[in-house]
Amino acid sequence: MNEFDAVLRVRGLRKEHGQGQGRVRAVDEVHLDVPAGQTLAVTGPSGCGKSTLLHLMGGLERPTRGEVWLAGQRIDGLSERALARLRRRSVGFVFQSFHLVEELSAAENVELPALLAGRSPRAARRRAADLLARVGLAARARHLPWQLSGGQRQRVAIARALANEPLVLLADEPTGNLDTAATRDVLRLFVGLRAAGQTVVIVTHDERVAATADRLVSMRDGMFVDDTRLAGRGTGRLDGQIELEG
Ligand SMILES: Nc1ncnc2c1ncn2[C@@H]1O[C@H](COP(=O)(O)OP(=O)(O)OP(=O)(O)O)[C@@H](O)[C@H]1O
Repeated sequence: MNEFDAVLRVRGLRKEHGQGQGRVRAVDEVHLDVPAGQTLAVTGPSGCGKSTLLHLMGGLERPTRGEVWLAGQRIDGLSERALARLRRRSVGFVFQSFHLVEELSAAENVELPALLAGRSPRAARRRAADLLARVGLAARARHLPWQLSGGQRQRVAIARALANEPLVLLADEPTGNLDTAATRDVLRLFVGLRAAGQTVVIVTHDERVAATADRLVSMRDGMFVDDTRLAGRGTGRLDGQIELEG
């Protein structure tokens, strides 16, 4: 396999935070290949380095050592400007706390990445309307984030993350702030994304989320301690309720 076979490839990745006595090795010699279309779940105890790994993979942080490749391009040495461009165009981020722009409607939040990537307002509007329909929120397009439930906000955030058809969707505890019903709605979307061939990496403590993945890696002290292929590929119940398709 060469670097073009994996959408995401990580080699000998290390990240140290802080200086001197306070120095912490958050990620320690991690190797990973995420093939196109795979949903990978990353679990492990608090502080084991999951979020740091996700940030390194999406170009939000730079490694202390090692390599990150995205679709055959080595990204860890890119300039700030090139990294920002790559994050805008090729990576979709979903965060536990949604990170929506509070002054903008659901539709405007979803339009934003396409506008920032230089697409026309008309194309951005069309794409946002399509994505909001696909996450089941067409009727909420004009609502502001505070007028939406947590689950609806996260579905807007997922639609926003998909706006530029990212090579990879990186989700950090996407259900961490959600109740059971909202978690189910968001999980349904991830199951649908997997069915649609989207490459996804999800950091999660939630077993229900991990069970929707193709593969589960567990981390401890910055390292992978377990790597499991999930034969079940999610539950039949969720598979029957796919909202996002092809
Ligand atoms: N910016 C930073 N400066 C200093 N230390 C940091 C920084 N970010 C993370 N760390 C430390 O690096 C280690 C890994 O943190 P990280 O947030 O990646 O873990 P995590 O597994 O995602 O944790 P959680 O599940 O609690 O979110 C922890 O010891 C954390 O305190």
